[in-house]
Amino acid sequence: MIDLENVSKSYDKGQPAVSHATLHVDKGEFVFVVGSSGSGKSTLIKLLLKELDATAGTIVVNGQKLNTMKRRQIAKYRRKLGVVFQDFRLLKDRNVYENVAFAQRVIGRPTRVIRKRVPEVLTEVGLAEKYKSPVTELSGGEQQRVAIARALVNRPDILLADEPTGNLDPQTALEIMKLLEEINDRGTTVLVVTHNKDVVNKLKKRVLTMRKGAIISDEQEGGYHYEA
Ligand SMILES: Nc1ncnc2c1ncn2[C@@H]1O[C@H](COP(=O)(O)OP(=O)(O)OP(=O)(O)O)[C@@H](O)[C@H]1O
Repeated sequence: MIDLENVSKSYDKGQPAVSHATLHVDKGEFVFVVGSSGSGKSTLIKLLLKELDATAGTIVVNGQKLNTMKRRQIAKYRRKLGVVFQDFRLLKDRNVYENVAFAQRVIGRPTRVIRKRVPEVLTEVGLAEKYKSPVTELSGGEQQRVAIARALVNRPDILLADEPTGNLDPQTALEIMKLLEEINDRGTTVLVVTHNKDVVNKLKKRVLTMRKGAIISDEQEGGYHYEA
Protein backbone atom coordinates (compact mmCIF):
# COMPACT_ATOMS: atom_id res chain seq x y z
CA MET A 1 0.00 0.00 0.00
CA ILE A 2 2.84 2.39 0.93
CA ASP A 3 6.38 1.55 -0.17
CA LEU A 4 9.40 3.76 0.30
CA GLU A 5 12.73 2.50 -0.95
CA ASN A 6 15.79 4.41 0.20
CA VAL A 7 13.98 7.76 0.03
CA SER A 8 15.75 11.05 0.75
CA LYS A 9 14.53 14.60 0.54
CA SER A 10 16.80 17.64 0.85
CA TYR A 11 15.41 21.16 0.88
CA ASP A 12 18.71 22.85 0.32
CA LYS A 13 22.38 22.21 0.96
CA GLY A 14 21.83 21.30 4.62
CA GLN A 15 21.19 17.93 6.12
CA PRO A 16 18.39 16.03 4.35
CA ALA A 17 14.92 16.35 5.99
CA VAL A 18 14.30 12.69 5.12
CA SER A 19 17.32 10.45 4.74
CA HIS A 20 17.49 6.93 3.26
CA ALA A 21 14.02 5.99 4.49
CA THR A 22 12.80 2.51 3.63
CA LEU A 23 9.30 1.61 4.73
CA HIS A 24 6.54 -0.80 3.84
CA VAL A 25 2.99 -0.34 5.13
CA ASP A 26 0.36 -2.97 4.27
CA LYS A 27 -3.28 -2.30 3.53
CA GLY A 28 -5.24 -2.03 6.78
CA GLU A 29 -2.30 -1.15 9.03
CA PHE A 30 -2.30 1.60 11.67
CA VAL A 31 1.06 3.32 12.05
CA PHE A 32 2.22 6.08 14.38
CA VAL A 33 5.17 8.23 13.29
CA VAL A 34 7.01 9.88 16.18
CA GLY A 35 10.23 11.80 16.61
CA SER A 36 11.46 15.14 17.86
CA SER A 37 10.69 18.42 16.17
CA GLY A 38 12.49 18.67 12.83
CA SER A 39 13.07 14.92 12.51
CA GLY A 40 11.26 14.80 9.14
CA LYS A 41 7.75 13.59 9.96
CA SER A 42 5.83 16.32 8.11
CA THR A 43 8.19 16.04 5.17
CA LEU A 44 7.37 12.33 5.00
CA ILE A 45 3.64 13.17 4.84
CA LYS A 46 4.26 15.78 2.12
CA LEU A 47 6.18 13.23 0.07
CA LEU A 48 3.26 10.80 0.34
CA LEU A 49 0.85 13.53 -0.79
CA LYS A 50 3.20 14.39 -3.64
CA GLU A 51 3.37 17.96 -2.40
CA LEU A 52 7.12 17.38 -2.49
CA ASP A 53 9.24 15.14 -4.69
CA ALA A 54 11.92 12.90 -3.28
CA THR A 55 15.48 13.85 -4.17
CA ALA A 56 16.42 10.15 -4.21
CA GLY A 57 14.74 6.77 -3.91
CA THR A 58 11.31 5.54 -4.98
CA ILE A 59 7.85 5.96 -3.48
CA VAL A 60 4.96 3.73 -4.51
CA VAL A 61 1.50 4.32 -3.03
CA ASN A 62 -1.55 2.29 -4.02
CA GLY A 63 0.47 0.75 -6.81
CA GLN A 64 1.35 4.17 -8.27
CA LYS A 65 4.92 5.28 -8.55
CA LEU A 66 5.04 8.90 -7.39
CA ASN A 67 8.41 9.73 -8.91
CA THR A 68 7.10 9.41 -12.43
CA MET A 69 3.50 10.50 -11.85
CA LYS A 70 2.33 13.11 -14.35
CA ARG A 71 1.15 16.46 -13.06
CA ARG A 72 -2.35 15.89 -14.43
CA GLN A 73 -2.66 12.61 -12.49
CA ILE A 74 -1.93 14.17 -9.09
CA ALA A 75 -5.44 15.43 -8.23
CA LYS A 76 -6.95 12.02 -8.95
CA TYR A 77 -4.21 10.31 -6.94
CA ARG A 78 -4.87 12.58 -3.92
CA ARG A 79 -8.57 11.69 -3.96
CA LYS A 80 -7.60 8.26 -2.68
CA LEU A 81 -5.85 9.84 0.30
CA GLY A 82 -7.63 11.54 3.20
CA VAL A 83 -5.65 14.15 5.11
CA VAL A 84 -6.14 15.70 8.55
CA PHE A 85 -4.02 18.45 10.14
CA GLN A 86 -3.47 19.89 13.60
CA ASP A 87 -5.28 23.14 12.76
CA PHE A 88 -8.39 21.47 11.23
CA ARG A 89 -8.41 23.77 8.14
CA LEU A 90 -12.19 24.10 7.96
CA LEU A 91 -14.14 26.73 6.04
CA LYS A 92 -15.03 28.99 8.95
CA ASP A 93 -18.01 30.65 7.32
CA ARG A 94 -19.80 27.37 6.56
CA ASN A 95 -21.65 24.85 8.65
CA VAL A 96 -20.67 21.24 9.33
CA TYR A 97 -22.62 19.80 6.39
CA GLU A 98 -21.17 22.31 3.93
CA ASN A 99 -17.61 21.67 5.06
CA VAL A 100 -17.98 18.00 4.23
CA ALA A 101 -20.13 18.43 1.12
CA PHE A 102 -17.60 20.87 -0.33
CA ALA A 103 -15.00 18.12 -0.80
CA GLN A 104 -17.53 16.22 -2.91
CA ARG A 105 -18.67 19.25 -4.93
CA VAL A 106 -15.15 20.13 -6.04
CA ILE A 107 -14.82 16.74 -7.68
CA GLY A 108 -18.21 17.05 -9.36
CA ARG A 109 -20.25 14.49 -7.40
CA PRO A 110 -23.98 14.74 -8.15
CA THR A 111 -26.10 16.41 -5.45
CA ARG A 112 -28.13 13.26 -4.79
CA VAL A 113 -24.91 11.34 -4.02
CA ILE A 114 -23.70 14.13 -1.73
CA ARG A 115 -27.04 14.17 0.15
CA LYS A 116 -26.65 10.48 0.89
CA ARG A 117 -22.93 10.35 1.61
CA VAL A 118 -22.49 13.39 3.89
CA PRO A 119 -24.94 12.22 6.61
CA GLU A 120 -23.37 8.75 6.43
CA VAL A 121 -19.88 10.02 7.09
CA LEU A 122 -21.05 12.48 9.77
CA THR A 123 -22.65 9.53 11.55
CA GLU A 124 -19.33 7.65 11.36
CA VAL A 125 -17.57 10.47 13.22
CA GLY A 126 -20.39 10.97 15.72
CA LEU A 127 -21.59 14.36 14.48
CA ALA A 128 -24.83 13.53 12.66
CA GLU A 129 -26.92 15.74 14.92
CA LYS A 130 -24.75 18.82 14.49
CA TYR A 131 -24.86 18.97 10.72
CA LYS A 132 -26.38 22.46 10.71
CA SER A 133 -23.99 23.97 13.26
CA PRO A 134 -21.57 26.66 12.15
CA VAL A 135 -18.11 25.17 12.65
CA THR A 136 -17.06 28.19 14.72
CA GLU A 137 -19.55 27.08 17.38
CA LEU A 138 -17.97 23.65 17.78
CA SER A 139 -15.37 22.50 20.30
CA GLY A 140 -11.87 21.67 19.05
CA GLY A 141 -12.61 17.94 19.19
CA GLU A 142 -15.81 18.43 17.19
CA GLN A 143 -13.98 20.54 14.62
CA GLN A 144 -11.43 17.78 14.20
CA ARG A 145 -14.31 15.30 13.70
CA VAL A 146 -15.61 17.48 10.86
CA ALA A 147 -12.13 17.51 9.32
CA ILE A 148 -11.99 13.71 9.63
CA ALA A 149 -15.44 13.38 8.01
CA ARG A 150 -14.25 15.60 5.15
CA ALA A 151 -11.13 13.44 4.78
CA LEU A 152 -13.26 10.29 4.59
CA VAL A 153 -16.08 11.47 2.38
CA ASN A 154 -14.47 10.25 -0.84
CA ARG A 155 -13.72 6.84 0.73
CA PRO A 156 -9.92 7.08 0.68
CA ASP A 157 -7.71 4.00 0.90
CA ILE A 158 -5.31 5.79 3.22
CA LEU A 159 -5.84 8.41 5.93
CA LEU A 160 -2.81 10.59 6.74
CA ALA A 161 -2.98 12.66 9.92
CA ASP A 162 -0.28 15.21 10.77
CA GLU A 163 -0.46 15.99 14.50
CA PRO A 164 -4.26 15.61 14.64
CA THR A 165 -4.47 16.07 18.41
CA GLY A 166 -1.91 18.85 18.83
CA ASN A 167 -4.59 21.44 19.68
CA LEU A 168 -6.73 19.22 21.90
CA ASP A 169 -6.85 18.46 25.62
CA PRO A 170 -5.72 14.95 26.68
CA GLN A 171 -9.20 13.44 26.98
CA THR A 172 -10.37 14.81 23.62
CA ALA A 173 -7.06 13.75 22.05
CA LEU A 174 -7.67 10.18 23.17
CA GLU A 175 -11.22 10.24 21.78
CA ILE A 176 -9.97 11.47 18.40
CA MET A 177 -7.26 8.80 18.26
CA LYS A 178 -9.88 6.16 19.17
CA LEU A 179 -11.99 7.44 16.29
CA LEU A 180 -8.99 7.00 13.97
CA GLU A 181 -8.63 3.49 15.35
CA GLU A 182 -12.30 2.73 14.54
CA ILE A 183 -11.83 4.07 11.02
CA ASN A 184 -8.83 1.75 10.71
CA ASP A 185 -10.92 -1.18 12.00
CA ARG A 186 -13.32 -0.54 9.12
CA GLY A 187 -10.46 -1.08 6.66
CA THR A 188 -8.76 2.27 5.98
CA THR A 189 -4.96 2.30 6.29
CA VAL A 190 -4.05 5.02 8.83
CA LEU A 191 -0.74 6.83 9.34
CA VAL A 192 -0.59 9.33 12.21
CA VAL A 193 2.25 11.74 13.00
CA THR A 194 2.07 12.66 16.65
CA HIS A 195 3.85 13.99 19.72
CA ASN A 196 1.19 12.52 21.99
CA LYS A 197 3.19 10.16 24.15
CA ASP A 198 0.29 8.95 26.30
CA VAL A 199 -1.87 7.98 23.34
CA VAL A 200 0.97 6.19 21.54
CA ASN A 201 1.79 4.20 24.66
CA LYS A 202 -1.86 3.38 25.30
CA LEU A 203 -2.90 2.20 21.83
CA LYS A 204 0.04 -0.19 21.23
CA LYS A 205 0.19 0.17 17.46
CA ARG A 206 3.10 -0.03 15.07
CA VAL A 207 5.43 2.89 15.87
CA LEU A 208 8.04 4.37 13.53
CA THR A 209 10.55 6.67 15.19
CA MET A 210 12.41 9.26 13.13
CA ARG A 211 15.57 11.12 14.01
CA LYS A 212 17.37 13.59 11.75
CA GLY A 213 15.40 12.32 8.76
CA ALA A 214 16.12 8.63 9.30
CA ILE A 215 13.70 5.95 10.48
CA ILE A 216 15.65 4.73 13.51
CA SER A 217 13.13 2.19 14.77
CA ASP A 218 10.02 0.41 13.58
CA GLU A 219 8.19 -1.61 16.22
CA GLN A 220 4.95 -3.55 16.27
CA GLU A 221 2.94 -2.77 19.43
CA GLY A 222 5.55 -0.11 20.00
CA GLY A 223 5.88 2.75 22.42
CA TYR A 224 6.97 6.36 22.46
CA HIS A 225 10.58 6.39 23.48
CA TYR A 226 13.00 8.78 21.90
CA GLU A 227 15.13 11.49 23.35
CA ALA A 228 13.94 14.94 22.38
N1 LIG B 1 10.14 24.29 3.30
C1 LIG B 1 11.29 24.01 3.90
N2 LIG B 1 12.46 24.57 3.49
C2 LIG B 1 13.64 24.29 4.07
N3 LIG B 1 13.77 23.41 5.11
C3 LIG B 1 12.65 22.83 5.58
C4 LIG B 1 11.36 23.10 5.00
N4 LIG B 1 10.42 22.37 5.68
C5 LIG B 1 11.12 21.68 6.62
N5 LIG B 1 12.43 21.95 6.57
C6 LIG B 1 13.49 21.36 7.43
O1 LIG B 1 13.44 19.95 7.28
C7 LIG B 1 13.63 19.29 8.52
C8 LIG B 1 12.44 18.38 8.83
O2 LIG B 1 11.27 19.17 9.02
P1 LIG B 1 9.83 18.54 9.24
O3 LIG B 1 8.84 19.66 9.24
O4 LIG B 1 9.61 17.44 8.28
O5 LIG B 1 9.98 17.94 10.72
P2 LIG B 1 8.88 17.39 11.72
O6 LIG B 1 9.43 16.13 12.28
O7 LIG B 1 7.57 17.31 11.05
O8 LIG B 1 8.86 18.52 12.85
P3 LIG B 1 7.65 18.98 13.82
O9 LIG B 1 7.45 17.87 14.79
O10 LIG B 1 8.21 20.23 14.47
O11 LIG B 1 6.47 19.27 12.94
C9 LIG B 1 13.85 20.39 9.54
O12 LIG B 1 15.25 20.56 9.70
C10 LIG B 1 13.24 21.61 8.90
O13 LIG B 1 13.87 22.79 9.32
